[in-house]
Amino acid sequence: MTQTFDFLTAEKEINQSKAHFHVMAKPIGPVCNLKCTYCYYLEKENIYEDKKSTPKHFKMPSAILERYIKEYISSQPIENPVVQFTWQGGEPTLLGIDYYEKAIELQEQYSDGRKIENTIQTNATLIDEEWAKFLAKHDFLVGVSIDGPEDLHDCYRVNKGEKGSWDRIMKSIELLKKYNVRFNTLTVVHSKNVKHPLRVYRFLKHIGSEWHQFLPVQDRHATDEKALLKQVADDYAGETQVTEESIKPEEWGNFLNKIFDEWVRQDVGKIFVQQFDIALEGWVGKNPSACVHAKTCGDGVALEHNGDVYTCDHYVYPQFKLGNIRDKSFTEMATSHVQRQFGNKKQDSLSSQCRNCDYLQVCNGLCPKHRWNKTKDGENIAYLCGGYKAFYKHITPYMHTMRELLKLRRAPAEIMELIKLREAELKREKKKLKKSI
Ligand SMILES: C[S@@+](CC[C@H](N)C(=O)[O-])C[C@H]1O[C@@H](n2cnc3c(N)ncnc32)[C@H](O)[C@@H]1O
Ligand code: SF4
Ligand code: SF4
Ligand code: SF4
Repeated sequence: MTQTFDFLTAEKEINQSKAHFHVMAKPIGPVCNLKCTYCYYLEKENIYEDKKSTPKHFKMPSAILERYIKEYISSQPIENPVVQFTWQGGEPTLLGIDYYEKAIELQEQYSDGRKIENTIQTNATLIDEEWAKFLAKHDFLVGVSIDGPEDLHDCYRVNKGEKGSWDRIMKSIELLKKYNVRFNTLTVVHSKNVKHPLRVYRFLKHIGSEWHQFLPVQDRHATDEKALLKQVADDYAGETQVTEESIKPEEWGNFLNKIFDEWVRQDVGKIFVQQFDIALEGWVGKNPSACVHAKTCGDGVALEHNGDVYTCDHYVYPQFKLGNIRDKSFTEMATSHVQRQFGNKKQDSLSSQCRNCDYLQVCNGLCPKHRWNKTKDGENIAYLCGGYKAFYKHITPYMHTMRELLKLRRAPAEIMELIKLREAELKREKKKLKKSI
């Protein structure tokens, strides 16, 4: 019997060997025009000691750029209709518009009929009319880093002369709006703005951000002056101290709760707060889509300027390097045993406190990098655990209601009306009670 080649099965197998993973590219490495006091990435220059004194040497060469674009597109499964490129750093806009024009040409050349989308994460200090027109023309989604009103932003987001960056960013936001560029905001929650949740939230709404992402500072620095990288990963055995900009767990819980209370009464369906969206995903039984709350890690690698690939943007350490795209394919690195082990470690190393926690399905034990606190049994647990627990406890009744609405195929935004009715009813009952006394 002659055997015919089964193209359909073969294609399926080829696709199955392609992993769903994402790349965060650093086309200018850790180089930046700002010097935010809390920045976890600036010191990565120390890994590339030979280039440190010459920032332009951190520019991703065109051969690496081309290899990245070509291979990343071809590594994505066919059933992914859109291939998503994320440009980050350091400060990716330092490379200028021409660099990204070239990247777009290459994306078109290798797209193979796929839709390409670009996201750029920026401190927004260099956006001018030309940039805004370019970003609009190519429909970039722009992530703007802004920590709130001027005083709460400029305390840490400063340039090399210690001058605040807020004024310049506000001009950029106006330009993005003028040219209808899609943007969202990334707000670092640090020891100063954490005390002003509503000022921060209302400010973000006021500047027109409809998609808010809050990033809590929770960092430990090695006390050893000679450490190559001061901000340490969980495998560091030396002495450390929590940084001055880091927040306390109870402050994080309070920050989220205060914003949630306003959001759930006024803004559901209008403003997307990543923390709240993800919590709802967990409550309806989905695997949360943000890695910190997902069951496992390992789906997003970081690509440095010279082609080095690391397990994750938060694990850019020499011991977590998977290889270089000049020698290995992305698929090979992303599906390697080392990367799978890294990804599974998140679940495998959960403390028994997490395993028995009522919120495990929503929280999943948080990022392994931040599990440096000890439970009473001596197991490692996330530094911000207490804050998240307070938050999950606070939002439980609301999440249950939104889950029920979704089950009934109704919009979660209807919760706002339900709360209004309930609060009016409570007010009436209180009045009645007062009269009867
Ligand atoms: C390293 S920056 C690179 C992109 C660009 N330079 C910017 O600031 O948007 C990426 C994001 O990480 C945030 N970030 C920096 N240091 C942080 C820290 N220690 N904890 C939490 N987020 C931090 C930044 O504010 C920014 O939103
Ligand atoms: S702008 Fe971004 S990369 Fe630059 S110092 Fe600030 S957080 Fe770090
Ligand atoms: S290590 Fe942390 S940041 Fe990286 S994928 Fe895991 S949870 Fe996300
Ligand atoms: S809330 Fe705390 S105990 Fe519960 S899963 Fe998250 S980190 Fe673990």
